[in-house]
Amino acid sequence: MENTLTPVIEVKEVHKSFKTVHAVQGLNLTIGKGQFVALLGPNGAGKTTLVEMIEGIRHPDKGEIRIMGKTWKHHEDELRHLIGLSLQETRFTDKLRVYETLRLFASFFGLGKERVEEIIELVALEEKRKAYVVNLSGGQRQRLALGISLLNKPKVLLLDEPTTGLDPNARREIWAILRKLKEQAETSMILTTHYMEEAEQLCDYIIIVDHGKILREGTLEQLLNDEKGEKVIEFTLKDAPETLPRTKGEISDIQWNGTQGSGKVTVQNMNTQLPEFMDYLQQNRLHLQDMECRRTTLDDLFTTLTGRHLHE
Ligand SMILES: Nc1ncnc2c1ncn2[C@@H]1O[C@H](COP(=O)(O)OP(=O)(O)OP(=O)(O)O)[C@@H](O)[C@H]1O
Repeated sequence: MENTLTPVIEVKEVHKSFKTVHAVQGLNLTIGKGQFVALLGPNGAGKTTLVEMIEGIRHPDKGEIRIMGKTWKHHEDELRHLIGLSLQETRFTDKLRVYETLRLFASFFGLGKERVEEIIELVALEEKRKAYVVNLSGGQRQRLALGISLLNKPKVLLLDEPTTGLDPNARREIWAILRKLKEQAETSMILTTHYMEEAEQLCDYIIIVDHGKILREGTLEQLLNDEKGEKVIEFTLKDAPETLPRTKGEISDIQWNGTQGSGKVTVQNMNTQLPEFMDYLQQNRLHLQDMECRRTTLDDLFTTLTGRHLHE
């Protein structure tokens, strides 16, 4: 990743294998101060393994990881203070109240009540400050987890699927907190996610990984511009057949789902290819039920690159 900012996280030629699985295969990335980076990839792509190596839980078989120039081998204590972690399934003591939980964690860092109050406000838990943790909703628990990870103003925040399992509202509340953090531009973040929208909404830089390798990376704009102005035609057919007849000419690749009766065609030139597509339908006596033309999205790019959908 090209970067003119002072590097905060540097991953150089990192490999990690588990028995027969080469989970991370020579990965390189550099993240600057205040940058928010999304790691997008299907199940088993190697995202968690990479994040766990950056957070010092696992060690690379080969390669090097530096955080603000420091390595886990030589500077473990310092790095623990630079990093904030908010894991997918954070467990708290259910018998403590929200503010008690935060004060407990704050005491580990030698922080006082003032910082706890700032965090309660940041993660919008003012109304729940006296609630027992056991009575919080999934979204509130996740906000509390995020609050704990932000207590010591970490320079690096590592979030492994922070909104998985949350409803859309709870997810947006987490996004709002992360946007506030981004405005402060003090923390660099790596976030793994299965939600394309989460990457689009929060991150300056997106890295698509699969089979332990980077397939594509860039800003959202760069990734989509790389597609050279391609457009997508999505359509459904009346009396949909299981398979479609072969195409000729400029319409070369229709992705057809016979079970759902829906298809997708990627076109470079709408002016010539759309009429050709309509001819193809007519010649084969196929009747449209619905049709939509749109710009390619990150979702289309992801499917083209990995051959899979994010949730597979
Ligand atoms: N402790 C382990 N022992 C053996 N294999 C492992 C271990 N941890 C991960 N793997 C394998 O390494 C590969 C990468 O897994 P990883 O959990 O990093 O992927 P991921 O992209 O985070 O997936 P998900 O989105 O499902 O969390 C997978 O094939 C996984 O089965």
